[in-house]
Amino acid sequence: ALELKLTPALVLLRSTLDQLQEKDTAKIFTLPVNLSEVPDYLEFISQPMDLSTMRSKLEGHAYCSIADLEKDFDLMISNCLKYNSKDTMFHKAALQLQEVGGAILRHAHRQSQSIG
Ligand SMILES: CCOC(=O)c1ccc2c(c1)NC(=O)[C@@H](C)N2
Repeated sequence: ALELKLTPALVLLRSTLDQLQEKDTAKIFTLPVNLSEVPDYLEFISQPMDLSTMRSKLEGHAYCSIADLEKDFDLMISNCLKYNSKDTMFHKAALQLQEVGGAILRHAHRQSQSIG
């Protein structure tokens, strides 16, 4: 039935997001960038993204596929690479998460193809 088919997809999306969150060991992607701490952030970044926002979107059924989740993950990473210069911890952490996150997403995408 449809509800049975939907559930594994949500389970896979949640476990993928959990795996991505686990790799954010510095916890710099956990919450939206604090605009009072970083007042010029929106002058450079038009669409902020973070893991808590992705979690809310996931539970709100905003993601229909791993590809949808990957789009927001890529946005979150590219925002960080754009705003923070190369010599910062933030920029370096984003490059690292981009690499390990890419492998997590590739594996999740393969799994989703076996759900059908
Ligand atoms: C309490 C001060 O926090 C920050 O300045 C800060 C905290 C977290 C951040 C960030 C800045 N910048 C970023 O690009 C994303 C990835 N994370």
